[in-house]
Amino acid sequence: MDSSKNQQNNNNNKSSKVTSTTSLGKRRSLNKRARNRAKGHQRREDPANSTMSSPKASEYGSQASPLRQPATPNEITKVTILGAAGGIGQPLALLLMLHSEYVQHLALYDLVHVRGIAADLSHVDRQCKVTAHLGPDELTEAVRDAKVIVIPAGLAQKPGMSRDDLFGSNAKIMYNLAKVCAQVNPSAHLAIISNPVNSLVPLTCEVYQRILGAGSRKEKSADSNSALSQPAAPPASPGAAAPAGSSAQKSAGKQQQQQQCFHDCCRRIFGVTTLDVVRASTLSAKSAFFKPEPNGLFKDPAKIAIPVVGGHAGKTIIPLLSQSTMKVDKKRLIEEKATTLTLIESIQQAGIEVLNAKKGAGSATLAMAYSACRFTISLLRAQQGEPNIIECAYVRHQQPLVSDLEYFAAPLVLSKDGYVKTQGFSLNKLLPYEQQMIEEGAKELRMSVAKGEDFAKEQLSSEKL
Ligand SMILES: NC(=O)C1=CN([C@@H]2O[C@H](COP(=O)(O)OP(=O)(O)OC[C@H]3O[C@@H](n4cnc5c(N)ncnc54)[C@H](O)[C@@H]3O)[C@@H](O)[C@H]2O)C=CC1
Ligand SMILES: O=C([O-])CC(=O)C(=O)O
Repeated sequence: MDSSKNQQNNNNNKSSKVTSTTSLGKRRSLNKRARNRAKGHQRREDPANSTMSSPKASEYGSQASPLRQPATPNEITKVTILGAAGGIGQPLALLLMLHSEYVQHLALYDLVHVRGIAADLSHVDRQCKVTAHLGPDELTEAVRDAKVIVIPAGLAQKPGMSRDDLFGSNAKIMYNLAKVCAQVNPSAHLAIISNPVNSLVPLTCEVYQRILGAGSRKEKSADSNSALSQPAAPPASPGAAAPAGSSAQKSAGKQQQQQQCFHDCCRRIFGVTTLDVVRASTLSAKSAFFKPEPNGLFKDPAKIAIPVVGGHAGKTIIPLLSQSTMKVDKKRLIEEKATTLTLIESIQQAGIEVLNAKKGAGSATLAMAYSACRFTISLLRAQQGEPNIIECAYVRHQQPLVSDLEYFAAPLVLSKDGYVKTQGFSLNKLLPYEQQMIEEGAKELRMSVAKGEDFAKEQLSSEKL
């Protein structure tokens, strides 16, 4: 391992529990940039390479940008956005395109407008192919071979609505999308943005379980492109190996194998809660808990990583201020309870604040697109084998972290096969009021989970799947 990689790993180990996107492209490609710079330098000194008519690369503003990196020569990484024409989908597509060192094919799927958006985006000077996929007939092609599928499809809140009020319309949308994703490309990582996240992730896991759990039945009729005939991933645990012996042993082994297969699918299904993490950093940086800089500006939020656990709605959004990477005086968090609670509430209510300020013209889209881009790039970096990539997300856990709750947002270590484990979350390390918030949030989460699972089970049964 070269020294800059070592340095990078050291930094990762020491620093934030949650990654920061500002340094994404920069860190990964320091060496490549140095090499490119060296090549550029050689070229300038070589008179054979200088022509009067063609301007130097550095004369173009965008080419001088440190974000601009060439695509990797051997492989194309495809990312698909389902709901790409919406308030989140459009800026997200643009941000992902700016990360063409990670994304070389952007597939945009929606029921409307998507061809025009793709045409527009395809003129951005990045080495990234953009394809448009309009309507259900083009959904299979959109999701096929994608490494990450990001889903902001569905209705957004209007003032006065709760996220749960969106369930009626968005559950059906998510169900139909999840079925196709599970059938066509179950090994892709799924990043679910659509609300209510707390119910739509369990709904999706249920769909995956049924469709992939019934793999042997379905395989026969599946087309050759269906990943049902190409299992998502080899079983990750030794327990998944088929045991020899009696028929009881065999059936127990099969059950264990199915459970492992289910977990392996769910490890790739993420409810995106990055916006809560981003808001927690930013609103805390502006709060009384951190002194402003000498120039009067608030602290750099990128240096304050605060895990946000639970879920993505009201009281289930639980920022753990005591676990901030930038030291907070824990005594102050307890003694100045009113300031602490005001800060926590402002993080929980940040979505409503935006909703009301937009006066019916939509909910959070720009900060969400930024957050989804950060999360997607983290997934891709982990898929490429980069270690120590940690993000908070709402996922299903094989062993519940909190009482009997299988679904819970927590900081996760990401890998090429989905998340591997939680990182640094331990109930008994938390302040008493944080533990109490988790208990209260858990009650709401239980209901949201049941709602999503029940919906999926009913639909799947009615379709005899
Ligand atoms: N997880 C989070 O932190 C956040 C989640 N959200 C949620 O994200 C979702 C999207 O928000 P916006 O982009 O602002 O909404 P939007 O209404 O602007 O866009 C939604 C897009 O989804 C498309 N769509 C609807 N049905 C579809 C289907 N069956 N297949 C494909 N596309 C379909 C629409 O045509 C539209 O282009 C909402 O549910 C919102 O509540 C919003 C902000 C934060
Ligand atoms: O409230 C909404 O619909 C959007 C949302 O989830 C957020 O801004 O956190």
